Amino acid sequence: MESESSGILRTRSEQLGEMDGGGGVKQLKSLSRTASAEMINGSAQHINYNKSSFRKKLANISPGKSRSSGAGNHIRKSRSAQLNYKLDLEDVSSGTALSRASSASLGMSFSFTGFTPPPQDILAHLDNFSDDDTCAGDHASHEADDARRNRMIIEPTLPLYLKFTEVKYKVIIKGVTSTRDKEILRGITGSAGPGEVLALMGPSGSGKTTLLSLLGGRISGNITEGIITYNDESYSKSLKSRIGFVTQDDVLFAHLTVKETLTYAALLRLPKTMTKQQKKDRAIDVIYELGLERCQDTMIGGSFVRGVSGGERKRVCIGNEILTNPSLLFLDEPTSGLDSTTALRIVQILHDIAAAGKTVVTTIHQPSSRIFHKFDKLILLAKGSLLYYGKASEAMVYFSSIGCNPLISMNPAEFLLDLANNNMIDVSIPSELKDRVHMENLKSDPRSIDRLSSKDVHEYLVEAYETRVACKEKKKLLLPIPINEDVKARVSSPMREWGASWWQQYTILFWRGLKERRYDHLSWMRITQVIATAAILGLLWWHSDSSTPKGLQDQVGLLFFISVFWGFFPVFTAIFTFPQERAMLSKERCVDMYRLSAYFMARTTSDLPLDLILPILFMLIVYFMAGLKLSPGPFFLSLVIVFLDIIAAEGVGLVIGASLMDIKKATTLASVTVMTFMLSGGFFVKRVPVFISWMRYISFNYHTYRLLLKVQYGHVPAYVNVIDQGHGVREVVAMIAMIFGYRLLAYMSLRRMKLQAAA
Ligand SMILES: Nc1ncnc2c1ncn2[C@@H]1O[C@H](COP(=O)(O)OP(=O)(O)OP(=O)(O)O)[C@@H](O)[C@H]1O
Repeated sequence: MESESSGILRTRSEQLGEMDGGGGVKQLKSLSRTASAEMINGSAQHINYNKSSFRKKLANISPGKSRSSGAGNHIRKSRSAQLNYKLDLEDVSSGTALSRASSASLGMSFSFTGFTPPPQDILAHLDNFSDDDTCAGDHASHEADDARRNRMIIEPTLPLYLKFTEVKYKVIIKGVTSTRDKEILRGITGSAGPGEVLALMGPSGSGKTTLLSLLGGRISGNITEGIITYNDESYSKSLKSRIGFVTQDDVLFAHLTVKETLTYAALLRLPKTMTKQQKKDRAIDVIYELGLERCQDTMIGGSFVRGVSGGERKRVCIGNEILTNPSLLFLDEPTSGLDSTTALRIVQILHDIAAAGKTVVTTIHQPSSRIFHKFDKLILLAKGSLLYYGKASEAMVYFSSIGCNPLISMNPAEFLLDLANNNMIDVSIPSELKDRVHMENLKSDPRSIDRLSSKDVHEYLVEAYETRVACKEKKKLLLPIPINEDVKARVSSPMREWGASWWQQYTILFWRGLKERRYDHLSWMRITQVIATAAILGLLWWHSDSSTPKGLQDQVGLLFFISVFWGFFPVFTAIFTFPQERAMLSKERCVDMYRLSAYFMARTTSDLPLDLILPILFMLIVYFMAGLKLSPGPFFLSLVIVFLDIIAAEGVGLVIGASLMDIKKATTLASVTVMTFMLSGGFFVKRVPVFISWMRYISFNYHTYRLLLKVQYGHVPAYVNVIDQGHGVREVVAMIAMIFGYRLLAYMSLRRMKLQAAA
């Protein structure tokens, strides 16, 4: 096979030589060396510095130069980059990728198995990247866009070779009475190198996501066997910055625009050596690279907010990961839920990313035949077992060699998935399998002599792979990877660097939080709710008179209600904070985007400015309508007390949310807590029993209520029947202690949760 691939290589190189008058190959080789040097020295600035000259050189030698401009140009250039990079690998015998590079550059495709993708057709489809982009724009702006797009696609990267041998994975399932092991992966072997797209295919539940997560270093714990190496080294934390992982669920902020999403990610993730402007430029480059320029100012959207389309969402997720120019990119179902044309665009993007020297591994459900042809390598899984690993273009040849052929014309992916599902309808049944089933049934059940069970088919396919291919593939993995020790050391350098300082992380996250939640806080619903409550209270307590016992009793009731109202609300808002952001937090922390402390501080303070607007509105209405002490001092003091109440109450909500990380449980616990705080506050029950009276010291209600009384009447009235001591300093100190104490507890809970997740 190796000689075959090098034969193809030579042929393609010769063709190139002919096209370019013979000098082209030499030129390409010298260029590829330049690329290699850039790749090895590839700091961000260095890459930027070399980009334009690199592009010019590519433009001069691009075999597709004579074609028309526009998106085709974009594809062509990326292919040139691919060719350039791949030829560098010629010396080191990376057959598949190299062959693809040269063939793609020449507008050709493999036809090992007789199906040839129609490149012009694909180019036509890719002419416009945006999902809704149907009208032709003016040529000049298209060329400018293309130039931006190409910036990243040719950016070299440090090469990362992924190899995995006999990967097994079991989970322990704990039942009521017993525990049992469940085997999810049963010895999977494969590899992927720079320039290659490896697709993991298989029916639902076959173990694709599990394998992808193991390869991406996202699963620890349970029972894992086998060897996974990255440039022949095992996984280390330093690889985090070299690996991009696009999860199946698009975890994005609904209220941020595409541009904001990518810009914040760039500011947080890109190295400190880059300036703020360079980081922002990189985000814009990615936007153009992924064809998102037309929707860059559109909100991402979510369940309740209309936003970008599904394809655009996926591209934003990919953009988030390619921002850092990772060497290895994992994607879980990047095309699920998309129409075939949009799915093809996404896969074309992956193809182009690989073409820039990155290693791409993706799971895929049901690819169209055109998508299938975009993959270099394929792993076909069924029930956790390997049915095929090898070149995607040779899969059909392999299955034909074991007697499985489609009886009608079929999309190869559909055929392979049918086999993985043990569905032999419209598939030829191998004679070996027939004979085996015949013999077995003859012994056990002569009535169903020729009936094939799905178990028979599965066993046959697994065994066929094991006996015919597995050994050969495992031997191939023993070959050393074609990069020198210096590059290896650079890839696995143990240095872990944050993209921004703690303070920068805090400010970026603060503004991001503020932008994301601006609509939640100042929604008309909330404003109406607060104004309506304030107006009702004002009318009920209209010009209340505290000079009579009855009037005083009424007013005290109002003050208690204010303390409860502004305690209750923030608790129930704050409990959602961390459970709702859990997915985002783990996603971003997985790639070391920021420190947990910076996130926590930003998350808990970014809500404050908006949280404090509504109480001002509330107090302005209630205070004067109810006829509370009419002077600026008491009014502003009451306002400050309400602020303290809100901030302390939020702390309680944060602790409950962070410690339970489950909204249902948190809501239940919060209602019990708030109710207990309220009842022990001294308004309803004057003589609180000793066993529960200690609660008031940790109750924000109790302290707020007392402070409001003192501000209004200068003391706690005898009527209220609580021991009155001091001028409220104790209460203020208690509130401040609660504000910090509850937050510290919340932070510790969050840390613990993270440790648990990592364990
Ligand atoms: N932690 C776990 N505990 C129990 N079962 C698990 C666990 N993780 C995975 N599984 C099971 O392992 C099998 C493979 O899961 P996996 O998510 O990898 O499949 P998949 O091929 O990605 O499926 P899909 O295409 O539907 O996403 C499934 O049957 C799943 O239920």
